[in-house]
Amino acid sequence: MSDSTPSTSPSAPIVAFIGGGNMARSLIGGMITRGADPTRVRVADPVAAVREALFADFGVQVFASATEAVDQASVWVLAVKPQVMRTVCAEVVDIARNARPLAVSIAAGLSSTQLSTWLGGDAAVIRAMPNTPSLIGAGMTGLFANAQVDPTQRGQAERLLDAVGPTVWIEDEAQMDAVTAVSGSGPAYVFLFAEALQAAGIRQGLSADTARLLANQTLLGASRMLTERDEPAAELRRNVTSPGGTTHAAVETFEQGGLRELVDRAVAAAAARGRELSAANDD
Ligand SMILES: NC(=O)C1=CN([C@@H]2O[C@H](COP(=O)(O)OP(=O)(O)OC[C@H]3O[C@@H](n4cnc5c(N)ncnc54)[C@H](O)[C@@H]3O)[C@@H](O)[C@H]2O)C=CC1
Ligand SMILES: O=C(O)[C@@H]1CCC=N1
Repeated sequence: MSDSTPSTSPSAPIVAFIGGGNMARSLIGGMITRGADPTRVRVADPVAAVREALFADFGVQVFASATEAVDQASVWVLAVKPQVMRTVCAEVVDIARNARPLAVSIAAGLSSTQLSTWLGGDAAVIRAMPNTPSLIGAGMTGLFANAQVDPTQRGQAERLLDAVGPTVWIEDEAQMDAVTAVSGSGPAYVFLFAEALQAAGIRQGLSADTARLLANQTLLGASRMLTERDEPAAELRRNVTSPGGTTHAAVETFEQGGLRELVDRAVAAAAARGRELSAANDD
């Protein structure tokens, strides 16, 4: 490049989503909100209503088949259920062999070796485990790259997911099941707790609207304190808990009821399910 040539940042890659369901919608929504060009985002989904809604909400290019969507795209986001991933890869494997895209799989469980094999062997695969708060730019994503991924592709995946929240690289692929169990599935645990807290408030005589407001705003405030202040969760909890006070009575009830062990078992069950989803797809 001569000195007089203006320097330009590389244009964003064309990204094709295969599967336009809940998680893809969260990622696409986050990307578009943060300024991604919708004409460079292509989505395949067999369900017409899904396609129509994505086009109406975000203006992205929509297609009924994966083979159409991946045309020209150098980054493919595999966003279908683990149970159908192998079939979906078979639809595009011939194109993958020629186009050599970066495949970013968000599927729980499935290993980079399985995905690389299904895409013709030796494919560049990144496993990403995002979560649904990506929709509002508050996502959290764990990333693992196989040996075929080059530094440019690493950067592409990081920028794609960084648009919707922080990312963390995981070096040991086996840990992706733990990432899935903590942050991938994690929002559901918080929503379950919100449901329980709202219901408990109603049982204490509050209206449904008031219980919802109190519970939800409390979760927001507590989450912000966790993420914005450099204090351990246990310290923040102790600050609320006056000796012999109301919080103490509730926290004791949680402790005696085995909340910590229950959370431990729930997270272990999610991680084990990830391993099962992978094993179910071994030859
Ligand atoms: N929902 C979540 O919170 C998270 C989900 N994931 C992963 O994301 C993936 C998708 O999950 P969800 O979005 O929740 O499921 P979903 O069921 O909402 O979306 C899957 C979409 O794939 C479409 N589909 C099925 N066959 C297809 C084909 N041949 N070509 C193109 N599209 C096809 C379906 O019509 C559906 O819209 C899963 O592998 C899951 O493990 C990962 C992180 C979080
Ligand atoms: O429930 C699931 O299998 C997916 C993966 C993480 C969140 N949802």
